[in-house]
Amino acid sequence: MSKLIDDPDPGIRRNPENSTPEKPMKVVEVDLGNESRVVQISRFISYQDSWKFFNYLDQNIPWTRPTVRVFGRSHLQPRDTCYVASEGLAQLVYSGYQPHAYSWDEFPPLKEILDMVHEAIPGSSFNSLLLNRYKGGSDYVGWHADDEKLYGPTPQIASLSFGCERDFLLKKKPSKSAQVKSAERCEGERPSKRAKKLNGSDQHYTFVLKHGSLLVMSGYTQRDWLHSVPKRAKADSTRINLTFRHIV
Ligand SMILES: O=C(O)CCC(=O)C(=O)O
Ligand SMILES: [Fe+2]
Repeated sequence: MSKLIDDPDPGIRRNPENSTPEKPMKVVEVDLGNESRVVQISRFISYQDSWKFFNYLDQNIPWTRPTVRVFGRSHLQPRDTCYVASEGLAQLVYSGYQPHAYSWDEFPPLKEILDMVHEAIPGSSFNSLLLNRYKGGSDYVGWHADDEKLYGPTPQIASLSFGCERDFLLKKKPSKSAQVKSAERCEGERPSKRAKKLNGSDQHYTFVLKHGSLLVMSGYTQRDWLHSVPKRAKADSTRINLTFRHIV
């Protein structure tokens, strides 16, 4: 079951310019256990500014929809993407795809957003950004962890959302020992039931990614948890997502 603590995280600084009395920021912190944490800030960027950024990004980012390889099979990535990174960093490669790294200087509003994110998260120093554009409810990102070695053992990832609201799901990775124990327990059971028990983890959370909201994953979230933005038939407009990362 979800444990939501509606208690502002003292480690996250509010931006006074955006905290209007009508629409204050709301901070929700979820302690996932074992030093994994998620913090969500609703209305991190005001409604109007968020639409300005949305329109800028929709029109000015050189979006591509690459072919990627997942489980040995090539397919079109089910969302548009772009990558921005500081110079001299290790190259990002995921699902057999190496995105071209654009410079921050080419997109001044991204630098503006980066400054706001740095100000909100004390001690953060993001140097790369993966952008996603979901053109409707059939665009998605499947279960994964951003656990590439270049992010180090405890990456902090700050994810900003603009446009259409989508669900963000988190589920615990089954631990190796749990898989072995579970396999022993399931011996003799029907294959369908067995598969469900082996793959399934009963720990999961759902966050609604609202226009202008910031979600920060920290600690061991990438090592111990998987996340996804699943297809949603009712999501009928575009969503743009920025995920800020630090390459060590
Ligand atoms: O769109 C999102 O909110 C998540 C994107 C994501 O998980 C990723 O780019 O790694
Ligand atoms: Fe991710």
